[in-house]
Formats: sequence, C-alpha cells, structure tokens
Amino acid sequence: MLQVQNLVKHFGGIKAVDGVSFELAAGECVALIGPNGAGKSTCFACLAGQYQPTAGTIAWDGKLLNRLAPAARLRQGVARTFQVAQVFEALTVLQNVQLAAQVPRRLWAISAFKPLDTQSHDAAMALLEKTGLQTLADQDVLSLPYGAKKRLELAVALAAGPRLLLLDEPAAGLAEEERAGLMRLVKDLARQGMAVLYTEHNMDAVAGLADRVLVLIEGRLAAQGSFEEISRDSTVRRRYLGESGAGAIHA
Ligand SMILES: Nc1ncnc2c1ncn2[C@@H]1O[C@H](COP(=O)(O)OP(=O)(O)OP(=O)(O)O)[C@@H](O)[C@H]1O
Repeated sequence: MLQVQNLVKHFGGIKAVDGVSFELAAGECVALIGPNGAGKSTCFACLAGQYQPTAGTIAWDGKLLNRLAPAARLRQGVARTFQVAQVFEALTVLQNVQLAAQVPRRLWAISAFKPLDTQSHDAAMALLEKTGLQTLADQDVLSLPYGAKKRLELAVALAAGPRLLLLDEPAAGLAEEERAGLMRLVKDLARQGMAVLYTEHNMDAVAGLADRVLVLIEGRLAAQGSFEEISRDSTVRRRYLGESGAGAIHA
C-alpha cells in the first residue's frame, strides 16, 4: 500500500503541492486530476523520486521512500511514465524493453552496455504482446507513431516488474480507439493486483478507468471519491470541470 502523508513541495514561494494525504491499495486504480498547474506532475515527481519533498512522508508497503533515488524506488517496485514518452530513440522497440528489464539488475546498464540476454528477449516479447507492440519489435523508436511510443513507454515501465505504477497523462494525444485499448490494459493490470495512480485531463479516461478520483486544486486535495461523486462536487465543478459538469471536458 502507498501511504502519502502531508506531502509538501515548494519551489521558492510557489506552493506546488501543499499538504496532500492519500492512500492507494494494491489492485486499486486511482486518478489524480485537476486544472493546469494544480500540482499533479510535481506530486508524481515526489512519488517517483525526481523531486525531494519539502515536507511529508511517502511510504510504500511500510518503507519510507522519501530519500530514495528513482532507481532505488524502481527496485522497490515503483515505476512511472512521463507526459512526453521517455524512451531511447536510437534503439528499437524491443531493445528499449529488454534494456528496461535489465536495469533493476544492473543500473549501470547505460554506461556499461552488455549484450542483451535471451531471457530478457523472451520477457520483452511477452510485454510487447501485452501492449500490442509485437509487430513493431524491430522498428526504430524514432519512426514510431505517437500512440505506439506511449504504449512503448508503458511496456518499458512494466519491464521493471512494478507493483505501483505511476502514469502521467497516459491517454494524452491518443485517438479514441488507442485510448480504449490502453484503458483495458491498465484495468487488467490493476485486476492482477497492481496499484495504479494516473494523472489525466481526458475525462473519458477518468470516468472509464478510475476506481477513485483525487482532485488537486492549487496544491491541495479539494475532493476525492468516485467519478460521479467528484462530478457533483460544487468546488470541483466551479474550479475544474465547469458548471455543465464533467461532460464539458474532453481534452
Ligand atoms: N521546477 C519548477 N520550478 C518552479 N515552479 C515549478 C516547477 N515545477 C512546477 N512548478 C510550478 O508548480 C505548480 C504546479 O505545477 P505542476 O506542473 O505540478 O502542475 P500540473 O497539475 O501537473 O499541471 P499540468 O496539468 O499543466 O501538467 C505550477 O505553478 C508550476 O508553475
């Protein structure tokens, strides 16, 4: 279980995250939503280790993560994706996933690149199948369409065998069909016991996937509950979803 208590991240005078507390259990899929600048990405960066929180605690299965670097968090089973997919463009799709599968075992993989082994090949191919990328295995990442690149980033995150998956705007820029496929995949991962936290502006991807929704406004949790519950919340409607309700937003 993820336990976030009174998380604070300030940048000088900017209170990007200002006392956020929540829990996330294995098998739960939770959306973190809110207007631009609400603090969602900062919150993610604190959870994944890119930022040190100004205050507060982040515990995963009882272990305090605050001082661990991203790679150490990965070894604890915490993986993330980014708004703009972060993959190696000089490698093929398969090589990206193979490399990611080996990183937890040898973090120096990038600087001391060794031949990728058969075991990682088979595991990577299984992940490419899971994410619908098997036919693109040998393609250079540089020439991949945007949607495939997003799926590849997910495959890369899954290669580390995470138990907590942090997805930063997984549906951004995806066509409707691609988005539906991604939602099915993430739902399956949660059903198999993974804890999933994702940020999203696309309300279809929130309504159709999240067991629970956390709404962040100006660095604070303004509401939480089911999508229906937060859609009825007057503050959330006024500050984010618009008075006509959630249907107004299909970013
Ligand atoms: N590295 C930084 N230095 C200074 N201020 C920052 C930094 N990162 C974020 N901020 C500020 O912190 C606040 C929260 O930003 P953040 O990117 O976390 O919001 P967000 O909810 O993810 O927004 P979006 O939906 O647009 O991605 C904003 O006011 C932003 O300008």
